[in-house]
Amino acid sequence: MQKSLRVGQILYTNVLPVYYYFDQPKFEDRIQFIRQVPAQLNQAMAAGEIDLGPISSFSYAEHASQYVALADLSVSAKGRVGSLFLFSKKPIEQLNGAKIAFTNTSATTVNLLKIILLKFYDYEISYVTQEPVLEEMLLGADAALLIGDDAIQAKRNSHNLHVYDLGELWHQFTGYSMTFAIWALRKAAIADHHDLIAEVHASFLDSKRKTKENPAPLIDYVHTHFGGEKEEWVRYFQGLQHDFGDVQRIGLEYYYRCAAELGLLAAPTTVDLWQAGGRQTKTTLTR
Ligand SMILES: C=C(O[C@@H]1C=C(C(=O)O)C=C[C@H]1O)C(=O)O
Repeated sequence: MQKSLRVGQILYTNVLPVYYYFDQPKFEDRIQFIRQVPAQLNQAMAAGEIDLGPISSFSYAEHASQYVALADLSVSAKGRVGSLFLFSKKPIEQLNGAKIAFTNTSATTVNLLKIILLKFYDYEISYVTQEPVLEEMLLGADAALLIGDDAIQAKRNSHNLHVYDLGELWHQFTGYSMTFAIWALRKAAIADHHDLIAEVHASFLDSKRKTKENPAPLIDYVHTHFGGEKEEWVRYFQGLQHDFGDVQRIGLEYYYRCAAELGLLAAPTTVDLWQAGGRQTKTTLTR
């Protein structure tokens, strides 16, 4: 029997529109979910332990020769995101020379913050990477960067701190959208699972479409399970985009160029979308 397809899921609410109506029973034992924070999914995908799923867009670039991306899926925003915050003891204008604590769950956003502080503010900084616990991070640092639900929760008790939304800073400096995660597919998994990948992709797109048409059930679900104000969740999901069109691609590829310029990436890259039908072509050729 063919091995099941190993599919990742980011353990944050930001991806829920793509998973909420995912048709799990339809796939039964044909797929296996691996649920983790982005940094661990990045690692597992690079090690060949996951075949497809959302990873940090930065990590996609690091391993671009081994991956393609599923069309029209991402975690993106043009401007404010609401779950990527720099929590700082001082205003950002005073952070030159500062020590910053980075969450160990992220790849895209830590490098985005480096781009903003090094390239746009022309600062020098030092940093440490830590577990995402704000109070502990701030014990030995001037500012701390959190992402995902850790950032959402920390924001609720951050009254004495200066709080900056990374999507908003990026948009202010560049005018671009930013894409934090894309759905990577390991090229090595395509031959064995072509039709199943196409079905899984379609089910993700279907879930995205349904939550967009009627976000209320998802909003109720996250409000019940994650607390906070309902209005905040409505605003959060309105601000996030899960598409990957020209607007998202242009912003992301500019980010890749900035990262390469600073030596954070070996080279700038583009995102190659998976074209379903590849296997049929191969079969025809080998006959
Ligand atoms: C919008 C977000 O995007 C995320 C940020 C990521 C990163 O920094 O590497 C990876 C995946 C996304 O979950 C978020 O976590 O709040």
